[in-house]
Amino acid sequence: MLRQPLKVALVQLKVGADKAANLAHAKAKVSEAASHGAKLVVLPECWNSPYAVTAFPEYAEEVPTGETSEFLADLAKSTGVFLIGGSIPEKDGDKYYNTSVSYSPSGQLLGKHRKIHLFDIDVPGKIRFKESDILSPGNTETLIDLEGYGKVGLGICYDIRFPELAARAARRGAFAMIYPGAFNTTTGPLHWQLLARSRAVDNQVFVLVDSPARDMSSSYHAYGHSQAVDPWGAVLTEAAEDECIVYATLDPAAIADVRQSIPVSSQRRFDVYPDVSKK
Ligand SMILES: O=C(O)CCC(=O)C(=O)O
Repeated sequence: MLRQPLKVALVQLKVGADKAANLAHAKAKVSEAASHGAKLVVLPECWNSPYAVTAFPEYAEEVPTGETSEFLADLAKSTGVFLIGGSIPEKDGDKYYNTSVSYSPSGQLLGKHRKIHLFDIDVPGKIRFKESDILSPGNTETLIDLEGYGKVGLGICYDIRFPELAARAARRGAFAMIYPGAFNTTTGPLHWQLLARSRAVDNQVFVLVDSPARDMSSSYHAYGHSQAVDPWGAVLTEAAEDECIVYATLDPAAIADVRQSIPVSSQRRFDVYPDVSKK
């Protein structure tokens, strides 16, 4: 559980085609967030590369031995924050993954999450995307221990549509689910906030979702609207579409309050239906 108040920053980063420029820009923004007192900083999905399956092989690196992972480790250390490194295309042998790495304020690797549920959708006339053309799915859940604060669960974007992941993390003591994501202008307006608030209310945890800024000149129009939701389902802070950093302070009392007021965790009827968290 969350042991003390935690100031978080969601960096809604503008991402372009130049990898070195993306890294330099991320450094400036994470440093800015740290200088505003954030102790946990989140980057978006696919922030060192354009979000396009055709771009992944060119931008992919080994994780955590590649350039971007090492850059994130150094950045966490130099700024003294817990850094949830969004996600980047990973190359491992002849396979590619959509992968998130997180580092402690001393630059220690805290966790590596490979997107479990690949984003393969086809909404006729609106959006078609098929990550599985190039990517392989991850096969493991990720819980990260933020020393002094507690544990958080990690998912990447489409992973938020699968409530089992958040339920299992919460039952194993996570105080928050963090989803670097890049929803789009078709599904974003209907589902992004709904899903974030749903995972929060289902599990009485904080939910942080972090998107790249919208860029209408790129092939993929990210929704933006990075936001933090509290365990009651209230939106604590929400970005618009453009590049920005939004901040929120996560208060441990919010979890205690909602769990005491609406004690769903002790009212579950596992005698009627199975406990998915045990599977
Ligand atoms: O689920 C959606 O509608 C969007 C998911 C997505 O953009 C992703 O997984 O990258």
